[in-house]
This record gives sequence, structure tokens and C-alpha cells, in this order.
Amino acid sequence: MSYIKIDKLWKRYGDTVVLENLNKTVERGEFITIVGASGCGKTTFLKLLLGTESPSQGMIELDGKPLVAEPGEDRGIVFQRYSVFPHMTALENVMLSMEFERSPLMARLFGGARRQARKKAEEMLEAVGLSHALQKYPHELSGGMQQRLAIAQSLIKQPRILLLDEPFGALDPGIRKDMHELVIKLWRELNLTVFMITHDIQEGFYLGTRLWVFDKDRIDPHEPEAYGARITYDLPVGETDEALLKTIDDNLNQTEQKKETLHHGQ
Ligand SMILES: Nc1ncnc2c1ncn2[C@@H]1O[C@H](COP(=O)(O)OP(=O)(O)OP(=O)(O)O)[C@@H](O)[C@H]1O
Repeated sequence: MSYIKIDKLWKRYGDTVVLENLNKTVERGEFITIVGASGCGKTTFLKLLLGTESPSQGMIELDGKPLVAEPGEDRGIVFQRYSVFPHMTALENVMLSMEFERSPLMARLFGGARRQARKKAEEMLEAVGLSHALQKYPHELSGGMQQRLAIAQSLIKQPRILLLDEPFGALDPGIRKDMHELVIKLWRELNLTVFMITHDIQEGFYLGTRLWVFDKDRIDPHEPEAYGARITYDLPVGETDEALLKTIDDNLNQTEQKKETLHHGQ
């Protein structure tokens, strides 16, 4: 039995087909990177995995059970820009995630439980390289540090699956490299299963174990909403040649161009 099974999965919004009949299995500990043209449904797919969206048809199974459409502790997500609470320090922001989890009504822990939460939050901030910034407020942190904080917030709940939606898209290349190392370290040490969306196909090939390409390869000019994205490539990372990379990039650019042409023709 596979850890995650994506079975005849469709997602529609009204008459618009966003995802079309996805079928995949994923084993524990895999690191899947996802690339695809803008607006083709990558974030929607992560939301289906997170459980904040539900399938129109088909299902996702997690550990042999249908994934329920509500966020679970076993899944954590990091977005490109994370909304941390501006009036709370890094430490308080991470502690708050734990307080919400352990005391959902009051979001407040006391005494020994609070001391324990504080220790765990400090350890997690240290693991992401922010031990020197525990008392800093988000506006005092650089973009890379804010994403480290977002990762700490998401990992403090000890998810088994980490969903990353272009987490480094807004960062400078040098800082991105540090973040790659951090994510690889956390993935290995915490034995996570990771799904990460990126716009950068090279990043997709550098990180992880498997690269998925989402592409809406069929477009009917009379009915542009009729087809959704499918997973057109599923490639083991590290075994693919440059020529194939270029073909994928060209295909995705063509999809973008077709969309542009349709858009302007309307
Ligand atoms: N809640 C919603 N209601 C209606 N349509 C939606 C909703 N969420 C997403 N969509 C549509 O679904 C399509 C896919 O959106 P999604 O954000 O998943 O794409 P994406 O591949 O992540 O894009 P990008 O790379 O630009 O972030 C878009 O056309 C979007 O407008």
C-alpha cells in the first residue's frame, strides 16, 4: 500500500476544469517538486492535499484512508509570503501555533505546559537558524529569515507531510541556496514527505527525488475552460538530461503563449 494515493482526482470550479484525472502514488519520504504554467492548478493541488479544498471527483488516500477535507496536524504548509503576526516576536509566533493546537479555544498555555512549549519553540527556531532572532519582530527580519520563521511555525506541529508553495520565490539567489540546504536538512532529519511548487525548473531538479510537471496541454479555443491540467511528466530527479529539461521548459512556455493568445483574442 502506498503512503499517498491520488486516485482519478478532478477539481472543477463551476464549469472550469482545473485538474483533470490525476493518478499517482507517493511513498513516505519522497520529495516531489512541482513545476507548471501559471494558473494551471498547482496551488489547488496542494490545497487538496492540505484538505482546505475537496475533490470534485476521485480522492486522495493517506495511509490507506481517504483524506478528510480539513487541515490535519499531519500536514503543514508554507506559502511564498507567510502572514505572521506583526505584533509578536519570532518566538511568540511559533509558540502561538502550538498554543492554538493544544488549547484551541483560548490559544494560551500556562505554567509547565507553557515552559515546555517555549523550549520546543526555541529548539525549532534554532533548527531553522533563527536562534539569534527569538525576540525580533517580523519587520526586523529579512525575507529569508521570515521564510525560516514560516517553516518553523509549520514544523512545530510535527507534520509528516510538508507542503511548500513557492516558498523561496521572493528571495535572492544567494539566500535561496541557504534555504535549499535548510529544507534538505529538515526533510532528512524529520523524515518528511515534501511537495514543493517552484517556478524554477532548475530548483525543481536540484531539490527532491521526483519532479512533476503540471500542464494544461489540451486547449480548445472555443471552450478554454473545458480541459484541466494533468501531470504530463513524472521524472526521477538526477537521471534527466538537459535536452529533456529544455523540452519541458519550451512546452510550458508554449502553454503560457497559447493562454496569452486566447486571452488577447477574447
Ligand atoms: N476558489 C476558487 N474559485 C474559483 N476559481 C479558483 C479558485 N481557486 C483557484 N481558482 C482558479 O483555478 C485555477 C488554478 O489556480 P491555482 O492557484 O491553483 O494555479 P497555480 O498553478 O498555483 O498558479 P500560480 O503558478 O500562478 O500560482 C486558476 O484559473 C484560478 O483562477
